[in-house]
Amino acid sequence: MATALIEENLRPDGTIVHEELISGALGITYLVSNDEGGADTTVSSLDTFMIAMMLNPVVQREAQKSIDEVLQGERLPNLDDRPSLPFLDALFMEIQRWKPVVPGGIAHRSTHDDIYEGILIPKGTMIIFNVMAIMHNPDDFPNPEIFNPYRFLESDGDKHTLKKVENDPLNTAFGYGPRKRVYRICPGRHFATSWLWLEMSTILAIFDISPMIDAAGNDILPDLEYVPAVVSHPKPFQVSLKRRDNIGAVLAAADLI
Ligand code: HEM
Repeated sequence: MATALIEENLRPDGTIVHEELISGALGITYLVSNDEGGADTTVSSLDTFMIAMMLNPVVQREAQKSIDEVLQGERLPNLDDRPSLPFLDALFMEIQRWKPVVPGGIAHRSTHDDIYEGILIPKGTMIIFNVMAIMHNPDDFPNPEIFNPYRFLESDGDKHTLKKVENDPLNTAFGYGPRKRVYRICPGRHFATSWLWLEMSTILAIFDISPMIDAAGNDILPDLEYVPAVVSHPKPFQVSLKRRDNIGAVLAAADLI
């Protein structure tokens, strides 16, 4: 990001157009993507993915089945496969909805007087949108505590297409973007979505995800109470990743084993 911004704004005399803006953008990107001692937004989402998969083996098998159908045991997934794998997008949407990474949103300040449903919001008011309440509103998402990616899919047998939903959880997860005079939205959303999509699909292609087993033979299940913070994340948990039987040749061909 730094290289691209500097190269695009470099003058022939070696000075940089918008240098202050560029260093501000780089600074805030560094802070946002490395906050909370490394427990950052994408890591929190990946943790939620692991937890959701170990608690929902049927969903996991369905996701693996759709990946296997596209890849035919010949290669690992890449971003060109995304349109062919709507189940993975639904999984991503449900991860952001079920355990939102920024559950209390990011505070904003109104820049002018506004009227909302008859109530005056004076200029300068701090506004905090309750992401968790929006994502767990049972009118929009029935049984909101249940992890259920099918809520975002039209399914005909095992053929899935993404459903058009009124309240797309990704709009809430990443901020609401351009609205009249408001232009705040996560600038990392496309990067985060692509990165997480690739991580999720690759992990599912290679591994079976399940709970660890204790000495008495019981599943060691994760605590679903997340650590409350601006960027929320689960408490440390254990997970078992077992290489799937059918993937050895693909990994060997990719020089990964
Ligand atoms: C699942 C992953 C992520 C989620 C859920 C997320 C969510 C958010 C939210 C809700 C905001 C506040 C938007 C607002 O002002 O209302 C935000 C801001 C921001 N995000 Fe993300 N984010 C994620 C990943 C990333 C990544 C990977 C980067 C950088 C590579 C990033 C960079 C930023 C920056 C720089 C801001 C501040 C923008 C500003 O103040 O105008 N985010 N993010």
